[in-house]
Amino acid sequence: MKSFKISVPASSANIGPGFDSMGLAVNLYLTLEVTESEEWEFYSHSSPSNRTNYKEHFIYKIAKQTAERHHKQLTPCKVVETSDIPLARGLGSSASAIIAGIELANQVCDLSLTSEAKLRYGTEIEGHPDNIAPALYGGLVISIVTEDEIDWIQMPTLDVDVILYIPNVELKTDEARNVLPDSYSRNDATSASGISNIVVASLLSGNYKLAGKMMERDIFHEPYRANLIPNFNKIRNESKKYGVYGTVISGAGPTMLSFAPKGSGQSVVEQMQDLLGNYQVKLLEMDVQGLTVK
Ligand SMILES: Nc1ncnc2c1ncn2[C@@H]1O[C@H](COP(=O)(O)OP(=O)(O)O)[C@@H](O)[C@H]1O
Ligand SMILES: N[C@@H](CCOP(=O)(O)O)C(=O)O
Repeated sequence: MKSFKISVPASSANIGPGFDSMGLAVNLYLTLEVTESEEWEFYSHSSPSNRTNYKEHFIYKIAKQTAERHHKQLTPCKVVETSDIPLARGLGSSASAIIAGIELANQVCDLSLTSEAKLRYGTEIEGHPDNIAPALYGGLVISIVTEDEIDWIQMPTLDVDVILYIPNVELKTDEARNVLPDSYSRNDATSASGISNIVVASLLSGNYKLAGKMMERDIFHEPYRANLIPNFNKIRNESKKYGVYGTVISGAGPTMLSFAPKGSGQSVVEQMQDLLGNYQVKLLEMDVQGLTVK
């Protein structure tokens, strides 16, 4: 086995009304450096100086499960994990870890998985494809599972600055899904899908002002989650004063995301960081590569 390095970007799902179907890859990365070894060694970013119990590690478990699907066993290796994706903040850390685990098995066991197979395995584990697809393909991806098939489409690169407001508290995705209704009235469903359609069409046509307005009109999840998100109204209202197009919950939260006119992002970051002392306010780039193996 040769040495290799797996890199997977973070992702911000939903972009407002694209609930469970839209996600944007951003330039924060989980990496695994993998080398041959006589026995398993797993060093994790959460305890960089310590060897972790690899059998209990989420990424190892995903890799093992993937290998077993193909009736193979993982051969031992040394894995050094590093990551700048914060956990449980709405930046798709679990999806990135799942894709990393699938790719680890793919490389170690020579599974020759297609990207469609990785998307399918990842989506089965995560439950929805909106983080998995951009983590795999990069960019802004719309994806949906219907009749046991996953269809996806990558949007053209957006000409916007992307700002993230990352608080120092966690919110588990499961918890933020538990507050959502089981069903929606026909009226709400019609409005919510119409709003989502306008967001996609306006992003495609470069009408970012309209996109930002409609991103903030989500009916599927934001009204139910707003109370779980620290400073939801403050971030949305104050960022607007600095000219952003629109601000939404990133994934299930508690991070929020703004799209801003290209070139204006740094000044928005500086002003908003002053207001949000204990947050990390970041200007990020869209990642366009997705999963890479070198
Ligand atoms: N690199 C990782 N290593 C181990 N576990 C991880 C890793 N990334 C994510 N996880 C698991 O996923 C959980 C976060 O997933 P989730 O609640 O869906 O939030 P998010 O995906 O928005 O970060 C973590 O608490 C942890 O259990
Ligand atoms: N569509 C999902 C996305 C969850 O993303 P995460 O980054 O919070 O895991 C949802 O909104 O529940």
